[in-house]
Amino acid sequence: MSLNEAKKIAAYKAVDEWVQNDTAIGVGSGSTVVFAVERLAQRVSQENLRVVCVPTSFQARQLIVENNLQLGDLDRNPHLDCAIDGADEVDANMTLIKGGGGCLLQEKIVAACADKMIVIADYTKDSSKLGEQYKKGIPIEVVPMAYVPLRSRIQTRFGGKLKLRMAVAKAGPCVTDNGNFILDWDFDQQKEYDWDAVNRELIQMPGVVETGLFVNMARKAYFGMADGTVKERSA
Ligand SMILES: O=C[C@H](O)[C@H](O)[C@H](O)COP(=O)(O)O
Repeated sequence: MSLNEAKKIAAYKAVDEWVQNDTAIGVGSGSTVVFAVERLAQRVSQENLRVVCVPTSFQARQLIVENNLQLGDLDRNPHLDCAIDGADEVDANMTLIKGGGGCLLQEKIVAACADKMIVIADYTKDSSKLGEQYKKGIPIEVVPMAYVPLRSRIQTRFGGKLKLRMAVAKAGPCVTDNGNFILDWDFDQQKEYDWDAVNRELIQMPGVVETGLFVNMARKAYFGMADGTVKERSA
C-alpha cells in the first residue's frame, strides 16, 4: 500500500468515527488532511450533514472552500466538537511533532478549542520516542526579529542545533501564514527530554510564538498501515 493510500484509510476512518450531524470541526493542514476533507465532503452530500469547518491554515481554508463545505471561524464557532489534523510524528505518549509543513500556531489554537483532537497519519509517523522517525527536528515559530538570539538561547539551554527554515520557491526564509519564521530544532537524540517542561519553557521565551510540540492534546491517533489496516492509539 502506498503512503497516500495509508493516509487515506486513516483519514476516512477518523472522519467516519468522529464527525456527526450538527457539529463544528477543526480542519488541520497537510497532505493527510486532504483525504479527511474529501471524505467529509462525501458524507456531507450523501448524508446531508450540517457541519461547520474551521480551518487551521490558508491551505485548510482553500480545501474547505474548494470542497463546498461550510466555512466557519473561531469568532462564530469558539467551541469545536473535534479537530482532525495530521502530524509529523506521534510518540508512545501521544506527544506530537507538528509544523513540518509550516503550520502549527493556528493548528494548536484550533485544537485547544476542540473537545478532542484526532490525529490522522500514515505508518511513517508512528514512533515510540520523538526523533525516532521524524528527522527534521521540532519546528518553533518565532517573531522574525528574534530568530538569531533565540537560536543561540535555545541551543545553549537545551542542546542540539537550530536552523532557520528556508523557503523552497522563494529566496530567503519560509514565512508562515502568520508572518513569522520557523526554527527547526534538531534536538540532542542522546538526551531524555521532558517534552511538557521543554514546551512550557520555550513558550516563555520572548519571541517564541508557538512550538510544534503538542503535549497532552491529542485524544486519539489513526495510522494507516502498509498492510491496509488502521492502527489506533489513544491517550
Ligand atoms: O505543518 C504542517 C502540519 O503540522 C501537518 O499536520 C504535518 O506536517 C503533517 O502533515 P502531512 O499530513 O502532510 O504528513
